[in-house]
Amino acid sequence: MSASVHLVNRPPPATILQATATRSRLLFLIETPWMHPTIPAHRVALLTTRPTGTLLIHEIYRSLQGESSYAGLPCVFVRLSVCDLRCKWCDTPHAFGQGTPMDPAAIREQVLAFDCPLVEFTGGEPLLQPEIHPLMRQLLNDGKTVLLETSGAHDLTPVDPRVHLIMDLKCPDSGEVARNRWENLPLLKPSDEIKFVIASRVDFDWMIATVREHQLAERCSLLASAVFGSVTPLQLANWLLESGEQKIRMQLQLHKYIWDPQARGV
Ligand SMILES: Nc1nc2[nH]cc(C(=O)O)c2c(=O)[nH]1
Ligand code: SF4
Ligand SMILES: [Mg+2]
Repeated sequence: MSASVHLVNRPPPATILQATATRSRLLFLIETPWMHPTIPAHRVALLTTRPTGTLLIHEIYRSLQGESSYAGLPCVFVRLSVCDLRCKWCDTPHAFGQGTPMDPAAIREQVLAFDCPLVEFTGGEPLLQPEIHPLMRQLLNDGKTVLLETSGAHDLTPVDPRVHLIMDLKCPDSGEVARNRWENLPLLKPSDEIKFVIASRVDFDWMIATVREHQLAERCSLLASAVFGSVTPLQLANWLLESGEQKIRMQLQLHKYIWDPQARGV
């Protein structure tokens, strides 16, 4: 935890007094997802500027879902600002430093106005903002199918079990393999999905070894995606066929083929 983050999030003295009973109670009161000891404070500082109760939103739009087992279906995307990771191949760095604080009620209203059964929360890293949990619950209660894209570096325990998780396991060439939170694996449901983004043959071999070591094929669905412009679809397809693995589904990011690969808001 860096000093600056600690200062910004320090609770008022009265809160500290109430919390002296046990250490765990104190942690419960003050811990927020961005207070993880390994998170560089400057990457998440923007979150501390938003008014209490609001979510920092980068964009809300409707498009075709480009990934996962829902690929091809109309979907409303709610992209939350800020990420604590810096994957070398990240395709949404524009979400790191820009965002508009929005009340959850306003986000819900905007989402419902699209009248679309499928909603995806993505980012950035959505789990850095705990206010997302009641909002996801409300949309589930509204009858929406809610998907959550997360880096896998944050605890999945608070996520409503009705949410369909699409969790990354970061491969070595992302530069963020050390942030994989392996304790999340037992929290995944059979209906959830683990995504590997493959930037090289090294990443591919790491994926195969990880799938085997953790018996991931028995846990949930598995997706392998090529970093656009680094590994060709043909290379990934050949590697998968040669590997003998039967349960890893190759996916192409549909939106990068339909629209300009650099386009935003699609
Ligand atoms: N069309 C479309 N589908 C997507 N699926 C996951 C996305 C993401 O950015 O997380 C995404 C995205 O940005 N666009
Ligand atoms: S976790 Fe996602 S948003 Fe964050 S740096 Fe990696 S790819 Fe980008
Ligand atoms: Mg994207």
